[in-house]
Amino acid sequence: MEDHHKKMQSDSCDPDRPTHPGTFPTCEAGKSDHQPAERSVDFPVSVVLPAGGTGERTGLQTPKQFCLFMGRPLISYTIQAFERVSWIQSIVVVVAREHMDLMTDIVQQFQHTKVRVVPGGSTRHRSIYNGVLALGEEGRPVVDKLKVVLIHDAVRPFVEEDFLYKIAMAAKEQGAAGAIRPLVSTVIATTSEGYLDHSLERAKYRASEMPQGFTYDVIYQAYQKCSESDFEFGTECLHLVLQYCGTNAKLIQGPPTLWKVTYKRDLAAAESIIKDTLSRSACAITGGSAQAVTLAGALQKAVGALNMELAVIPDLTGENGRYLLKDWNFIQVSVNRSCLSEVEALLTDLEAAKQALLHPLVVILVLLSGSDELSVSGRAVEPEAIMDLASAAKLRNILLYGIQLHQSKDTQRWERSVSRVAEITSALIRDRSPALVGQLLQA
Ligand SMILES: Nc1ccn([C@@H]2O[C@H](COP(=O)(O)OP(=O)(O)OP(=O)(O)O)[C@@H](O)[C@H]2O)c(=O)n1
Ligand SMILES: O=C(CO)[C@H](O)[C@H](O)COP(=O)(O)O
Repeated sequence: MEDHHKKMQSDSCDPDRPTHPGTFPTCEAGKSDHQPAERSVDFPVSVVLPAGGTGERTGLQTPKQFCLFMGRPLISYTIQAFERVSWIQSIVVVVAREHMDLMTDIVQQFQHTKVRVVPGGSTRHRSIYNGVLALGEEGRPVVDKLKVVLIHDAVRPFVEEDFLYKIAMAAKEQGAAGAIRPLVSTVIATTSEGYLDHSLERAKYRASEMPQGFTYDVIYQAYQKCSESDFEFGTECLHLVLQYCGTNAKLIQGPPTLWKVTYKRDLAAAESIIKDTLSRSACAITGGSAQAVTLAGALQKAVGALNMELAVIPDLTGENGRYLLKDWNFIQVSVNRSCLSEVEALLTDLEAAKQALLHPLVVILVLLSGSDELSVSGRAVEPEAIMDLASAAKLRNILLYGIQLHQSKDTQRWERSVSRVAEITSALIRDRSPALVGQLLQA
């Protein structure tokens, strides 16, 4: 759960980190438009997400798939990673019977559209099998309709379209495919007395990860034929299709971010990655004033050095409306004028775009003042006015912060101020601290 997490520092330019659950970064400021290449898949692809476990190893009461990250359960991030892939048709989420209502509420609240929820079983294999059976019930002949099934643990939210594509294509061709990673530690066998029996040559072995893909028939047959012992103790779908269908899975090395949230520390790491990925890009709205454009340009450079992409636009009309539909953060740059009405308009636009339903959005008002006093249509801006606006926005899951800086003719002083604005901006966007909402910080 949120309050169980400790914040972790993270490298913001690690090529193995996703830009968002579902996509991967370019690490070049200004180029991460989060648009995976268009893929063409000419066969139906469905997904089973087993989410019926209890998460015992986290030591928490709440199963890890339902733990909240910025107000949104982990399972919703995983679903989104699949739902945003245009060539994936349907997703079956398998949960314990007692969590069916909770899961249905999550689907509704976070507006998932491709999802069906079905009850799970007492082991992971039983849950997956229920999901596979549910796909088979979807109507028309199975072989035509459900050519490839992707199976992915609900607690591995950082999967990208590129990799799903590779697995789906290989599954179609080979009947089965799965993600692998190099082993981190050497695997050893122990004697019953707790001594070393033998050790495996690490270079020859790989860790089996998720996602895995199968043609429907292959995974269905494997589950039809496997034993009670497989259902009870088995941990590997690829093994079942080899043993019961003679299908040798194609193995594809995946990125390290495919790792499975298993322990409590993994929840903190997942939260850190999610925050990191939501903090990569911001959009500065200038209103077109020359001073605001100059400041936004200087900010663009300064935040670029902090690995954040900053798009500078005059307003959100026309084509620019697309910024409202993605995971952008917003900076309203205002110069000595009716800045609060500009922010109010921005908040209204954001509310209409409904992005704040998914996670808290950040809006930062950057006030450039030429004199000692800020003014709105000639009157000083009251910090209380920003606080009131921020309190109302917070109820709509929008976090509004203010930063004030003074115009200076002294170049060095000016550059120092701009770079402080960049640092504060980056920290506010990264941390999304509720405690600082409505504050007018000085740069
Ligand atoms: N009866 C089960 C057991 C597990 N899973 C799912 O299988 C995935 C991977 O399993 P694991 O990490 O072992 O999850 P848990 O069983 O919940 O964890 P633990 O073993 O710590 O209890 C998870 O998404 C989990 O919800 C499932 O659908 N049904
Ligand atoms: O990697 C996997 C399959 O290859 C599974 O995620 C893994 O087997 C799940 O197992 P467990 O429930 O023991 O964590």
